[in-house]
Order: sequence, then C-alpha cells, then structure tokens
Amino acid sequence: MKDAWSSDEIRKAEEPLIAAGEPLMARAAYGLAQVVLREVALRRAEGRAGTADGARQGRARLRGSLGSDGLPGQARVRPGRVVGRRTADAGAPGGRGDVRGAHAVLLVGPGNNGGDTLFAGAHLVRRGMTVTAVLASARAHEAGLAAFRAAGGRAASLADVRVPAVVELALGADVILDGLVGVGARGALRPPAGGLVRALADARDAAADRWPYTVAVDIPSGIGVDDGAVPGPVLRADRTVTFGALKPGLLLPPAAQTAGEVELVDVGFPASPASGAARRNGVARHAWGTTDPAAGRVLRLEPADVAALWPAPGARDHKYTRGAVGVVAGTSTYPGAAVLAASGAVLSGAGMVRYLGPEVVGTRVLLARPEVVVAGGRVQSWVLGPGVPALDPDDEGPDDDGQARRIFGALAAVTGVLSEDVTGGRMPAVVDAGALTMLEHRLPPSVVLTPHAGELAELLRGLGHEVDRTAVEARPLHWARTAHQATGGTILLKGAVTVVAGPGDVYAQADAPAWTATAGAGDVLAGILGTLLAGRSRAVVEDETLAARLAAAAVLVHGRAAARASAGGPVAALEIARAVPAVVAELLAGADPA
Ligand SMILES: NC(=O)C1=CN([C@@H]2O[C@H](COP(=O)(O)OP(=O)(O)OC[C@H]3O[C@@H](n4cnc5c(N)ncnc54)[C@H](OP(=O)(O)O)[C@@H]3O)[C@@H](O)[C@H]2O)[C@H](O)CC1
Ligand SMILES: [K+]
Repeated sequence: MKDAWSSDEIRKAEEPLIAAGEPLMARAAYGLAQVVLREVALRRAEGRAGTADGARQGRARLRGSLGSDGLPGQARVRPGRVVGRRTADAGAPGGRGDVRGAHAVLLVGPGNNGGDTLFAGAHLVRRGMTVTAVLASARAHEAGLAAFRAAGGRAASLADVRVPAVVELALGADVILDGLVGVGARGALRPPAGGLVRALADARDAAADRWPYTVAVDIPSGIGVDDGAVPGPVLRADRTVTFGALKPGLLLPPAAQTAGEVELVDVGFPASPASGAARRNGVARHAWGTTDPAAGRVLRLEPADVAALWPAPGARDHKYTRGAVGVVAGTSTYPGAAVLAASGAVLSGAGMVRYLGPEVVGTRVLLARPEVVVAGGRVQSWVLGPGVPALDPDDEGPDDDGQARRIFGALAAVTGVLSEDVTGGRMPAVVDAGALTMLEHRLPPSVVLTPHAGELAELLRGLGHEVDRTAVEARPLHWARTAHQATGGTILLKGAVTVVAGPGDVYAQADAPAWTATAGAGDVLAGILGTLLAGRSRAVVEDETLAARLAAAAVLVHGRAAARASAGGPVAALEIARAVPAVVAELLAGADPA
C-alpha cells in the first residue's frame, strides 16, 4: 500500500528529528544527488552504446522506453522503490557511471527545498559535473549556497540572467533539478518563479524528446501538495525524488501526472501505519495528532493488498455463498453494455450472475455468456445502469425497455427504503451511467457511484453545485468528497488516475494504460466491482469503509487487465474482461501482474 502524508504531517514528523540533530537535509540532498548521478550516467552509457551523437540520442531513446511496458503514462506515475541512502556506483570516474562534463541546471527557491537542491548540486560538482544554479528569489538557503559555491558550482540570480537565457541554458543541459518550492508551497507559483516555470514548461512541450531529463525535488513545484491540484504553471518531471514519505499530490490527479516516476528517499522518518514495519512496531503516524482521521488518508492499493481483499472461494463455498450479482444493464438500443457488465462479473468470479432486462438483450447476454441466469431471484449485490439512458423528466415515455423501473426497484432495496422483509436485507450496489440520474434517497456508503468527470458534474449540478466537467477534472479529490458528503454513497470517479472517496481513506489508483479510455471499459469495471461487493456483501453493509477499498481493488484489477489486453496497443472492452481471470490468478499467487 502506498500511503501519502500531508504537508502538516511531514512537518510534525520532521520536528523531533530536527530537534534531535538528525541531518535530514544532508540525507535528502545525498539521496537526491545519487538518483541524479545514476540517471545521468545511465543516459550517457546509453548514448555511448548507441550510434551517432552520444548522450542526447541516448537520452531520447531511453525516455521513449519509459512507460513502454504496456502501461504508457501510468508506469511513470507509480512510485518507485525506496532508495534510502544509496551507495550506487553511479558517477564513478571513467566507468559506466562517468558523469564528468555533464551539465546540470538547478532551479532554486528561497526555502529548504532550494537548500536540498543546492547541497545536492555540491555533490554533483564534486563528481565532475558542471552545475549552474538559478536563484529565483532574492533569498536562498545560506548554508546550501555556501556549500554549493565552495564545491565550485556557479550561481546566478534570475533577476540578472532573465528567463529567456535560463530557457537556453536548460535546453543545453543534461539534467534539470526543480527545487523552487517543496512542502512549503502555497497556491500557484508566484512571479518571478511562476513566469520562469511557465516558460520552461512551454519550452519542454516544444522541444519534446530534446528536453533534458527533469527531476522534481520533493514535488514538482507549483502542485497542490495536499490536494493534487495544478493551480498554475508546473514543469512536468521525468522523475520526482521525494523525501521521507509520499505526498498526496504525488498520487492524486491531476498533479500526479506531472510527477513522472516517483522515488522515495528515506531520511529517517518513522514507518507509516500502512507499511509492514509500522504494523510490526505498532507505530501510528496519527500519534502526532495533526491528522483528522475522519478526513482520511490518501492511499494507493498495490497487488498484495488486492490479493488480501479478493473473495477467493474456499473448499466449502458454493455459488450462493460466493455471491450472486444482479445486473440491470442495457436496452434494445444499447445491448452491448449488458454483455460487457455481465462478462466483467462472470470473469471476475461471481458465484452467479443474474440478468434483468428486455428479452432481446437477455438473449444476447446468454449468447456471449451462457453462465448467466436471465431471471430474477436473490442477489448479494446489484450492478445498475450500464447502457441505460439517463432519466429525462420531460420525456414521458423514455425508451428504456422498462430498465428505469427495475433500477428504481433495486435502489429502493439498497437504500433501505423498502422493508427488509420485502428485500431480504440490505445489499451493496454499483450505480453507473443512466442509474446515476435515478437517485432519490440518501445512500449508504455500500452503494458505489461510478461516474466519469462529466457525469459527476451533472450529478453535482442536480445537488445545487455550480460545476462543470473541467472543474471536476481540475479538483477531482474535492468534488469526489463533496459528492460523497452530499449523497452518502461511495464515489468512484473514473479517470487516468481514478479517485475513490467514501467515509474513510481516499484511494488514488493509476493502474490502466491510456488505451483504456474506450467505450464499454466502464461497463466491465462495474461488473468486476459487482462481483467484489457480492463476495463480501454482508461485511460491506456493516463496515462503511469497505466499499471504497473494494472499489479501489476493482480499479486495480480492471487496470491491470486492460494493460495485459492492450500490450501497449489498442484495447477492446471485452478483451479487458477476458484478461481478468489471469490477472486475478497472478495476484492470488503473489505476483505483480503489471
Ligand atoms: N526541514 C528540514 O530540515 C527538511 C526539509 N526538506 C525540504 O524542505 C522543504 C520544505 O522547506 P520549507 O522551507 O518549509 O518550504 P519550501 O522550500 O517548500 O518553500 C517555502 C518558500 O517558498 C515560498 N513560496 C511558497 N509558496 C510559493 C508560491 N506559490 N510561489 C512562490 N514562492 C512560494 C515561501 O515564500 P512565502 O513568502 O510564501 O513565505 C517560502 O519562502 C521540503 O519540501 C523538502 O524539500 C528536506 O526534506 C530535508 C529536511
Ligand atoms: K520542488
């Protein structure tokens, strides 16, 4: 499990360590320098092994290979391994790791983030690199600047050299370190740092593969550390070297998409409660008392977490104990969604899938999946709405083949409006597509709404919020939480990074390749989640935080299945469902089906 700490929590963790004289900044700077030396050396070695003009070509080739493992874009935002205080041979003179003569440009802000960067710059100079620091503010970390200059680094004030000259300098460099602001950042970058970053970001877009390797120090400067917003200019990084713990903005969209690969340097913080070490030691990060546990942490599930959650059958299980999923999806106009949702449910291991809908659609579902029972009966979860048109209150006779009536009936059961004598007890549900327009009562968290940004905006407008799709995409965490509070349901907001917000922790999952943004993929996800909810139906109703965890698990499996079906190319939704059994098998065997 990846576990992000807010800026407030980071400060609380630092305080006692700094008071005890722990050299946090020295550790951060050393770890940062080791990563930079390694990456520069790697690119130079690639360049030497290549054909023509050395390092620059090698850099372009290697950058192209990042994310080409079937997870384009996503592999780049997944946090990397903990490097701690590395002793890698990166940068060894004359060897494969030779970095002598390579050029680094440091963007240095006024605080400790700039201090980390300057101390790291001093390490780079000592390894034979040419390093230029651009001081973006009238102030700079005094000891850091002194150490940098003493090592032989060159420092220039932005006021003297001006933005266009810095852009030129950057274009000629091998690596750029963005150390303008870290966890002390407040809001969009102000001038002159904001103007500098905007110019560099534009130059990066224009230069494409000719742009130097870019490393963000702790965070990409300008992102919202705690909410993942991108309120102004940000220089997109190839890698973020972050200190002590992940920050929410490195996991949450849209900021997570500016961070590149995230690598954690251990500066001596206690382990987080999400880690095995913390569980063993009984360390609780909330012991510092700064975090409101009700606000929830920002987490990302990993394969082992999902394996532990998956309702794998035991020897005594039969189809009813494993859970029956009731699917109300599709119309005669949109029959495909019913096939996809039912396939997602069947192939992720439901004990039974029941389909409710028009006969013509039921026949198609049976043709694709003969395991499905096209008849009503007891179920342990509902999947409501894929391929069902939105309710139009002005349209007296919507062409929905009676699906809205069936959905209203199921919703009355899951929201507890009908007597349990009638419904046989509460059960969880997935509410997707057209069913999102049919909500009349406050929902329990065991009901998971699965909108994309446009659908969430529409839902929120119906609840009195002035918001459109762009606004939701700019602040997904905020609007997902708002929708949870307003409806009571758990919100799974679909996107390149999917956010799940319920009564407890928030999950930010980045598992799927960009190819997954295709018609029908969401129907498959709804089916997978239906199976997970049915497998733990009673527990989901009793534990109000479980639906969000299972929703995040479904997103991981769906994303990994999409990556497998895609293999780096286009993917059709039904192929995602077909890839699910192998992905689940690998998860349960303890492998990482990346
Ligand atoms: N404390 C330690 O020993 C360690 C810290 N580490 C690193 O330190 C940063 C956090 O450092 P801090 O000095 O608290 O803050 P920052 O460097 O992130 O930034 C503060 C300065 O930036 C200015 N600022 C804030 N927001 C903006 C903005 N939007 N635009 C422009 N400038 C901004 C702010 O100016 P004010 O006028 O607003 O006060 C400050 O001058 C942390 O991220 C680590 O990199 C290490 O981890 C090691 C241990
Ligand atoms: K930074």
